[in-house]
Amino acid sequence: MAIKYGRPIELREVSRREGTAVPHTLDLTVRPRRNRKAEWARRMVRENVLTTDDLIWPLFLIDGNNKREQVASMPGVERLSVDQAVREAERAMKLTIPCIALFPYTEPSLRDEEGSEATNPNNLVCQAVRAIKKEFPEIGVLCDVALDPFTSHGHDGLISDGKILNDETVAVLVRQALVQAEAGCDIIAPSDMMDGRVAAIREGLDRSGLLDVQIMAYAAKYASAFYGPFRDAIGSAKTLTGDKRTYQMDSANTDEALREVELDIAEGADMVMVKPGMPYLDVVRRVKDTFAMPTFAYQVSGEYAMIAAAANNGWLDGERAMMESLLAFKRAGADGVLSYFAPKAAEKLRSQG
Ligand SMILES: NCc1[nH]cc(CCC(=O)O)c1CC(=O)O
Ligand SMILES: [Mg+2]
Repeated sequence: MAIKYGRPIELREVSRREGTAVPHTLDLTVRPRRNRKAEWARRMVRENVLTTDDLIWPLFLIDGNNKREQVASMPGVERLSVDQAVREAERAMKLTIPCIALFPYTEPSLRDEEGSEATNPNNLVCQAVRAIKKEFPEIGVLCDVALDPFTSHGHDGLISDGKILNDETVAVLVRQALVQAEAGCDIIAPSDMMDGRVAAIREGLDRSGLLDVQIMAYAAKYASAFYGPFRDAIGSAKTLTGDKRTYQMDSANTDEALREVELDIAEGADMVMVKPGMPYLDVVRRVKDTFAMPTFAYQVSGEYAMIAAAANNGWLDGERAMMESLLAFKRAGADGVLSYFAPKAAEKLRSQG
């Protein structure tokens, strides 16, 4: 008997035997609502679940001591001095969030055309990695590789005559990745979208004996308006000249995303990422189905800001919107999500038992 979506086709068009329907009821054999009639029944047929293991929590760093500074465009998100970041790492651990990601706000005086601070083994990111891994070696630490927090022009790479240089930038990114890995970073995450950077970083790590350091490639990263609040948080919003469309992807494309992901896997990526998240769930699904790799999505700053702002205005239930948005990533096939909601979502998940 031919079976399609759980019901024998032969039974489909058959209506009920004469006279079985109670008066004033529709003559329906199939009533999908039966499986939704109570919480226990909904739990029984639920296809996807979100757990704390699915969360990666991005933190913003700032120089100083005992300092926490609100990010205006991301209500509830703060820039943290290293000691405070260590406290948040502890909070992440207690919430069983497996991994945190670190992003620095670099003092303007330390920014230059070449982003030299990126390769300083004692920069803010490296200090934070050392401090966190010293106190909490059991939590995963991910570091972003790109020059934008360190360049005076806010671009992810070196510039000459208004052009972002690919190969010259890759050489600097390798050095940036190495100082981070040597500080104790567990996952190197290149977000720059230069061609060939994953292979170059893998080779650099291996040559230095850092064989176990993982690479999570921002493989399909789009030129997006949704990064606005992040650039505010790391202080590059005001200085960024032009846009990033010569290196980040065109939001009209998905075949191209598959080619980008394929290259990064071939170059040695252990995990791949799609970014932004919610507007690109179709890409997440295609990537997961095509490559069956550990696949992550970044629910970026603008996505966070939209939900947080609407919630603060009383326009939607912030907690429910948060959980629904995170579950959507699981439904699309993601193995995990980088999200500024991570601690709140983890608290919610743990309170549910
Ligand atoms: N290359 C840096 C980088 N790494 C992560 C984000 C955005 C994250 C977010 O918006 O939350 C960006 C911004 C950008 O590419 O301009
Ligand atoms: Mg690429």
